[in-house]
Amino acid sequence: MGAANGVAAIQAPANKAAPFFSFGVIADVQYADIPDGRSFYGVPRYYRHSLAVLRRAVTSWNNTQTQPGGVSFCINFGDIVDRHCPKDKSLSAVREVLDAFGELAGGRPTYHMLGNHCLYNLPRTELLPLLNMPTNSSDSDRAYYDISPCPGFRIVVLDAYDFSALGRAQDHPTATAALRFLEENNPNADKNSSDGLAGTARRFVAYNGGVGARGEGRRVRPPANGPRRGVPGVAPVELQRGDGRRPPVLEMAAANGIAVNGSAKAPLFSFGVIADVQYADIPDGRSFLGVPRYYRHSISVLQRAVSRWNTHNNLKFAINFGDIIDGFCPKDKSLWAVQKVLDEFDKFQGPTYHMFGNHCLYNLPRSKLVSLLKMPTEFDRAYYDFSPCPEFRIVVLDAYDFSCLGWPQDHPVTAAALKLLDEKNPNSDKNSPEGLVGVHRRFVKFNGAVGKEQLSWLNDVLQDASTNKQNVILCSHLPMDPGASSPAALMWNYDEVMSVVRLYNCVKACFAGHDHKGGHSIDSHGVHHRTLEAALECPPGTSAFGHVEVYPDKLLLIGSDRMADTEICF
Ligand SMILES: Nc1ccn([C@@H]2O[C@H](COP(=O)(O)OP(=O)(O)OC[C@H](O)CO)[C@@H](O)[C@H]2O)c(=O)n1
Repeated sequence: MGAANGVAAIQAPANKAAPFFSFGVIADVQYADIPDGRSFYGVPRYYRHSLAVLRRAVTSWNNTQTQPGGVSFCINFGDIVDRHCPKDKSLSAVREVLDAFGELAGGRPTYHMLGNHCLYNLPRTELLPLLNMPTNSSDSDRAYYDISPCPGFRIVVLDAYDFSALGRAQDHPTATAALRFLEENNPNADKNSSDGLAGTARRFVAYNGGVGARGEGRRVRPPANGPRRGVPGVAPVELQRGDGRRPPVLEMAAANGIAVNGSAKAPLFSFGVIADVQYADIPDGRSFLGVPRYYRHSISVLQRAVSRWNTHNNLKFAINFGDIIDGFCPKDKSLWAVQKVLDEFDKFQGPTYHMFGNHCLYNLPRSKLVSLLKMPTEFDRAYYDFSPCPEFRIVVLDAYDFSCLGWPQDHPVTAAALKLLDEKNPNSDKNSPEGLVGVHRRFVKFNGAVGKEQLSWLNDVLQDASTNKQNVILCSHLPMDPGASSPAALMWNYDEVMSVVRLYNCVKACFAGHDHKGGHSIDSHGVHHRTLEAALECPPGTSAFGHVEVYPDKLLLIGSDRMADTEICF
C-alpha cells in the first residue's frame, strides 16, 4: 500500500500448504423453543434463532466451495440447550440440536462437551449417552477424552464440570464436595452470585466447575511437606508430567480435585484500566447491532472506577483506552462533555494516560484533543511511551494516525486513507463491513492504522526496551489480534504492527478497547491480547473497569463485574 503517512501492503499468508485437517467450531447454542430474552446483565438472547445459527454453520461446513476439502469434524463447546428450556422439553430440545449437528455431511462426527446449561436440563447420566463422547472408558460418568485426527496432532476435550454441583444428585459425593467447596469459598447465600468476591476468586460460583484430579492416566502424588498456599479446606496435590517433572504451576486439588493457583508476592506496580466510556448527556440508545448503550450511566461507571482505584491506594497510574465521549454527543457540547469526563479522571490520585478512539475524533480535531488529554508527547503526536519501573515499559499507540478521522478534510492523510478504503471496501457507506469476509471486515471508516513514522518509532522503542531487558505492555484503542476481537473492530494494519512486535521478545501483552464485548487470546507467538469490556454498555448498577497488577513474570487483570479477570503469564 505504502500510502502517504503509510500503511504497507496487507500480507497474504506465506504458507499456502494444505492444512493437515480442518474442523468446525461452535459454542453456546443454548437453544430453547421460547421467546427472545436477556442475560442477567441485559444482553439480548435469541433462544430460537441460535438453532438457525447452528444450521447455517453446518451448511457452511458442508459447503466444499467455502470450506475446501470440507471439515473433518466439528467441536461443540457446550451449552447445547438453555436453562430456560421447559424441563419437559429438555430431551426433545437436545435431540433437535443433535439432529442439526447430524446434518454434517458424510456422517462426520461432532465432539461435544458439557456446559452448565446442559446440566441444568438433564442429569449427566442421561446426557452423556446422548452426546456420545468417545471416552473409551467403562466409567459412564466420564466426559473428557482426546482424539488424534492425524498423527501429528491430538485434541484434548476437558470436562469443566467434572467437579461441580451440577448434573448429579444432591447426595452424590462429588456434588456434596463441590457444594462444600462453594460454601468455603463463596459467602453469598446465592452461590451463583460473585458479589463481594475479588479478582479471580469471583470464579467460585455454582455455574462454574473444575477439572477433577481423579483422571485415569494422571499420576497424582501427595506433597512431601504438607499443605502449601491454597483455598481453605482444599488439600493440595502436585500433578506430574508423564516425564516425572512438575508442571510450572502448583496445582491444588480438593476432595475430588480442583486446580487453582495464586500469587503471594507484591506486584512491581499496578495501574487502573477503563475503556469506551463514550459519555454523552443523551438518553440511552443502542449500537448499530442493537446492543444497549447507556450514555449517561457510563460516567457513573467511571466514577465507581476512580473511587475503587483511590481506595486501592497503590495504583501508580490509570490508562483510559479511548472513546472518552460518544459520537452522538451534540457537537456544541463536545468540549463540555470531554471536560466533564476529564474532571472525573482528575479525582484519581494519580495520572491518567489517554489515547484516541474514533468517537473522540467524531467530536474534536486531533490537535485540540492532544492538548485536552494532556498526552505526554511532542508536537501533535498522539503516541508515546513511559517506564513506570526499570523492568517495564508502557507503549501507547495512536490507532488513528492513518485514518479518515480527525485530520482536516483536505489533509493528505484523509485523502490517502479514503483511497485505501475505496480499494478495500466496495460499500458506498464506508462504515459498513457488509460483504467483506473475515479479517477484511476491518476496512471500515471507524477503524484506522498506525502510520509509517509511528511504526518506525515503535521499532526503535521496542529495540531500546529489548536492549534494556524491559518487558513491554502495548496499549491501543484498536485490537490487534483476530482472536481477541470481532474482525470488524481490528486495526487496519494490525499485521504490520505485530510483525514489528515479533522482531523482539519484549512485548508481553497488548491491551485494547473498541470491541465492546471484550476478548482475550494468546497469539501464535505467545503474546496475550486483552480487549477490555466497555463502560458504555454496562446496564445501570453494573460496571466494567479494573486494575492490572504487574509482576516480573505475569500480569493479573482484576476486573469489576463485567470486566473479566485475566491472568497473563510469560
Ligand atoms: N456494522 C456497522 C457498525 C457501525 N456502523 C456505524 O459506524 C459508526 C461507528 O460505530 P460504533 O458502533 O458507534 O463504533 P464504536 O467505536 O462504538 O464500536 C466499535 C465497533 O462497533 C466495533 O465492532 C456509527 O455511525 C455506526 O452507526 C455501521 O454503519 N455499520
